[in-house]
Amino acid sequence: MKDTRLSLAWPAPAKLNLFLHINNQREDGYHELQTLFQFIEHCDYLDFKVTASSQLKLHSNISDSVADSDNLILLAAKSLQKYTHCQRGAEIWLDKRLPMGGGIGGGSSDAATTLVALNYLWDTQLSKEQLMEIGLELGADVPVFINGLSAFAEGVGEKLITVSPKEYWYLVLIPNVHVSTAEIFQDPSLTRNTPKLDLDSLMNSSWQNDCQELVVRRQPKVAKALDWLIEYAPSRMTGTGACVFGQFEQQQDALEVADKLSVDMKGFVAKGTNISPLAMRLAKG
Ligand SMILES: C[C@@](CO)(OP(=O)(O)O)[C@H](O)COP(=O)(O)OP(=O)(O)OC[C@H]1O[C@@H](n2ccc(N)nc2=O)[C@H](O)[C@@H]1O
Ligand SMILES: Nc1ncnc2c1ncn2[C@@H]1O[C@H](COP(=O)(O)OP(=O)(O)O)[C@@H](O)[C@H]1O
Repeated sequence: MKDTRLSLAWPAPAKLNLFLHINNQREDGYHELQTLFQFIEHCDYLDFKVTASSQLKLHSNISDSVADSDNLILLAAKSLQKYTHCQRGAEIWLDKRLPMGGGIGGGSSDAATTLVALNYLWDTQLSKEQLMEIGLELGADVPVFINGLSAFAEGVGEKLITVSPKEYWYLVLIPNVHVSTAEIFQDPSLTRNTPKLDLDSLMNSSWQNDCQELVVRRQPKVAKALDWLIEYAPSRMTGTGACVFGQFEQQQDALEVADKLSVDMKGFVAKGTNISPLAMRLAKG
């Protein structure tokens, strides 16, 4: 074990799906997709205190909306204990800053940060690949957050190829509506037959999100946010929504548009980054 004192400020960054193509539905109901993940410098933060007993305790500012039994942080910590037979426990503090259910992956990212941080703090010495395997059982997006590098993903999101798309500044809008990933994937009218393309062709084509049309139809608030943003910058939805993002060359340009937001629309400006803030934190120890 590394240390029993507090280990502070482990970041759990958000991601954007710069494109999201749905290619097929498998017999088990899951969808095969091709997507491009890039991290943004906008994060939840987790603090950890390793304890001698195997108990896990979470203090979070979302306990009203997510029960402990469903919280991916505790599920991740339990999976690591089970996989490694580790006898240690932890007290964990979550400072939730990322909007939930917005398609920016906050829950998956919290799970990934928990696995990476506790593997370090408990000294359980799993490889990144082993952590990614455990992470995949918690959610399709967890492995990319553990890997910590922008990636082109295939399969259900678990086959990763590292890529380095341009690191734009983004204005991300948060329509005040929760979009359920499962509901979008269950909708019969979802476009699920986009042809699979090779990586080179994808990187050089125009980028789209196959869930966007459906979500815009179902959720007027998403439609309104996108209609507004697209007047200022190339804009798309991330994941299965509800967040939409516009891309800008300069921070200042993004901030100027953010200043024009009406009071009923929340948003934030963040830089795209191909190396996750989590990977940088781990390197610091
Ligand atoms: C499609 C993406 C793109 O990033 O959407 P967002 O969740 O980020 O919006 C993700 O891969 C989502 O990953 P994640 O949110 O972890 O999904 P999971 O918890 O694994 O699955 C939620 C539900 O979505 C459906 N699902 C998910 C992934 C997938 N490739 N095919 C599916 O059909 C399944 O019905 C599943 O029960
Ligand atoms: N630590 C967590 N942070 C956020 N959501 C969590 C967490 N643990 C479990 N969840 C559940 O996961 C759902 C999806 O969360 P989130 O990852 O924020 O959305 P998305 O995948 O759309 O970006 C939430 O509505 C919540 O019920």
